[in-house]
Amino acid sequence: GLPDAAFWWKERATCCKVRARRFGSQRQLVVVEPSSTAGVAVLKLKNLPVNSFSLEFLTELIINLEKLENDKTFRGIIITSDCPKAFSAGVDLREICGKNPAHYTEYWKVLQDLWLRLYLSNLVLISAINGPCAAGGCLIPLTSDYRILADNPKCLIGLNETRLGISAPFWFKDPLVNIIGHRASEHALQLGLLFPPAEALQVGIVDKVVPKDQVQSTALSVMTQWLAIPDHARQLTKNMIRKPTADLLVKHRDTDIQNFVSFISRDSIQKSLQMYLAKLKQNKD
Ligand SMILES: CCCCC/C=C/C(=O)SCCNC(=O)CCNC(=O)[C@H](O)C(C)(C)COP(=O)(O)OP(=O)(O)OC[C@H]1O[C@@H](n2cnc3c(N)ncnc32)[C@H](O)[C@@H]1OP(=O)(O)O
Repeated sequence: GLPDAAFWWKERATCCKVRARRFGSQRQLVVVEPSSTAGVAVLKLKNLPVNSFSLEFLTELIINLEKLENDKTFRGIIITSDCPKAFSAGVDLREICGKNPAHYTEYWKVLQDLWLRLYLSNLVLISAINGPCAAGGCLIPLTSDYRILADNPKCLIGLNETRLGISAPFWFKDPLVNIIGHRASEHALQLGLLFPPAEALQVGIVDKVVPKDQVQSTALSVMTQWLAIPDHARQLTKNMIRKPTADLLVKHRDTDIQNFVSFISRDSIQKSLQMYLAKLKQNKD
């Protein structure tokens, strides 16, 4: 059967704390502030320049989410970026290029942890997407309850993995299918589409598009609507809807790690990721 959720979280939390001690960074990569609305925290992603998912950043993010989840004064979180260039550039390519299988294993496990922490959160999660959001970066919006995107042509959003010569894992694909449907996902995933705001709204990958300076205030007013519902009823409903999707990862996470490590270790895959990273460095503004 599936591992008992409480036991599992306790074990993973200990791992995160050990890892956090290992990094011992002075930089604060995640900033949590109370909002003007009671019970609502604003969590700001601050891994400059583009909030790419380094192992250290993921660890800090999970620890902060866990603290909020366990703090009964909070009922909702608005997740946004404190980096002017991006909401998130997704997986930090330096974590999955030129490292060893043990590193890839650890990295993937932590990324899965983040997904589970977000997808099964009892809190209301609203993504206030105030910058570009690519591939793994969409993990946060796609596991949120509501997504608001800034109306700016630079704010592209989507799972563009195929453009890097890789494939999004099933647990990125499943929430996308749940949100935008099967046909639109087939199209978006195979072509690695990054949607500009109007198209993102039309396909349904975001729920609202507003001017950039209104993203935060809109997130707060949407949050107020969600918090008008009694927590227990909303949580039971959220769990009922999401559990089948979450169970697939809980059940298959070891196989998923093995598949990832063998795929990412291939020379051809390493080459295409290195080329993509080099191209990113050339195409600077
Ligand atoms: C089975 C395998 C499954 C694996 C699943 C993987 C999922 C992923 O998430 S793969 C990553 C996909 N991400 C992207 O395609 C986004 C790449 N980044 C961008 O498109 C842009 O950086 C931007 C739109 C987010 C911001 O553009 P701009 O303002 O022009 O800033 P720069 O491009 O100059 O970026 C600044 C700096 O950051 C480095 N960088 C950007 N993204 C990443 C990244 N994902 N990993 C590592 N480093 C990244 C970029 O190279 C620049 O570095 P410097 O040249 O050293 O300043």
